[in-house]
Amino acid sequence: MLPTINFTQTTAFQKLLEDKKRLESLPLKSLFHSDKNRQSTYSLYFQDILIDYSKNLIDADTFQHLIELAKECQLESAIKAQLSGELINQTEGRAVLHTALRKPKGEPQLLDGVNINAEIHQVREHMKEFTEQVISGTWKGYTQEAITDIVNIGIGGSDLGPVMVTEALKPYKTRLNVHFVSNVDGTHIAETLKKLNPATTLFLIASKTFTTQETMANAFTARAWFLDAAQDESAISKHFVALSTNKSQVEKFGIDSSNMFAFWDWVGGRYSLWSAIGLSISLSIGYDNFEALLEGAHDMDNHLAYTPLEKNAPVILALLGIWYINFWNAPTHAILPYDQYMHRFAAYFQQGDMESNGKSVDRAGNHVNYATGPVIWGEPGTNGQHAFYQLIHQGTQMIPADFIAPAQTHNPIGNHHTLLMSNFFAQTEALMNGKSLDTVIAELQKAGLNDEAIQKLAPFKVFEGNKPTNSILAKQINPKTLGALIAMYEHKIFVQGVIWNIFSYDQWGVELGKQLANSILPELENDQTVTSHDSSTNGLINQFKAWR
Ligand SMILES: O=P(O)(O)OC[C@H]1O[C@@H](O)[C@@H](O)[C@@H](O)[C@@H]1O
Repeated sequence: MLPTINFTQTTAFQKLLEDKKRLESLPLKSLFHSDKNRQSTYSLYFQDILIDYSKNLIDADTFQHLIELAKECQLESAIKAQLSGELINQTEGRAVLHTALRKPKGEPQLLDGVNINAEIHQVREHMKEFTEQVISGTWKGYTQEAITDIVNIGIGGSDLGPVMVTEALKPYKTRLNVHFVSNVDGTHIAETLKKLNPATTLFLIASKTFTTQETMANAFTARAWFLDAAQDESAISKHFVALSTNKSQVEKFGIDSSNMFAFWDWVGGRYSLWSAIGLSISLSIGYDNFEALLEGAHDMDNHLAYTPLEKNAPVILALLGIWYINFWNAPTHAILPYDQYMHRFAAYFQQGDMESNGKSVDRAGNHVNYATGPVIWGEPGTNGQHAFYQLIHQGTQMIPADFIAPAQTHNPIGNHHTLLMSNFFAQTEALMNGKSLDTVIAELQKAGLNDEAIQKLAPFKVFEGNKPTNSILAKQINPKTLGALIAMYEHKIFVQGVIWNIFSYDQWGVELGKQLANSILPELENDQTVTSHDSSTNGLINQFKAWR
């Protein structure tokens, strides 16, 4: 079981309140002036990834108190509880073992006293064989042609992870083209199918529950589109496979259980890219690269489990997040990859973080009196710089941000990567240092403006600075480093949930909308005027019916 401690009642919390007062009036850049070794003190290497957290509003005392906070909240025992397969997802009565999926063959993982490693590796073996057959062309469609295109139909955790990873690892692409359909909006599947030939297309129906409305609607549409061409139900077995925990629903849909890649209820949807849900990844980059992704994540799992908290990357990132959210009132957190391939990374962790820690009831069932998970957002640099960085630099909200970049590009064209990286380094420096009024005035004088003009313009050109950032510099984004990075963020989310005393692995908040949509659906299927809701909902429904 996870400890249930209110972190605002800890001794460390009180110390951190004092730290906040001290640091408020201490410019971040002055901390660099007074300590020439600041970067080496506040950074760490994880394999070929440098995590530099020195541009944060912390000093030695604050860092120490954040670690004390984690200890007072019994983080170490919580980490053990999760990794050892305790039923820490209490509201669903489940263990949380996505880490077990990343363990090598033979490394035991107990769940209820049973070693589940062999079962996990059986599915991985199945994924490997299947991937190899499809890529080599020995897996043939109903016209005996090889498969050219894969369509993953899934939503939420059964979509976002595979989309993000296949995009991030595009340099490793096999000959297969992988497409993703998630939205129930018919446009998504219509536009995807337009480009495809049923004879050479393979559908992966990815759904943990195999009951999700959007996924099932898209799956039936895909099935009808396929049968329209094939005219033979027996051809389905060569063109449809299921990635799911729900065998009976898979069979009901008409997919043979030999074409089913199983996973288990102890894999949360948003943590499932490591399971059979990752089949689209394996097909897209090859099984060996998929395995390297898992290996990278497994190394990060070991780092979480065996590294002292003071040197533990996900723990440190989590505590820094708590520092800004709970002591500096930062409501959001930006993830800014300077790598075009990682353009869905922030979107992926929107689900990862916000579905996990978007909670307002603690583990004892009481309403919390402190902020929990932040709004996660971001876009790749340098696009973001020309869009929303204005607000990060000069707006009124504090927006802590993670800058992520590879030292080596997969596309060494001219000086593009140097240009990109100059922006990566410049932004965090500018956010920290800002630009003082004196500097602005001096610049304007140099530009030849008169005193009156300088006085008028100067305030708008001042940058307060003191904006905290983490810089995560990887030697290269490859399957292994990406696996490690994803696992690092996953664990960060878990650590924050432990400190906030909330359940990070359920998602009851997505249910109400689903229920209501199900009750509204029949009302949309006839032409009668609707009166069963409030006047706004009735009015909107009735206008929709009149216009459709
Ligand atoms: O994989 P399935 O079961 O289709 O669920 C897809 C998604 O559904 C949502 O409502 C959430 O519960 C997500 O966590 C989940 O990833």
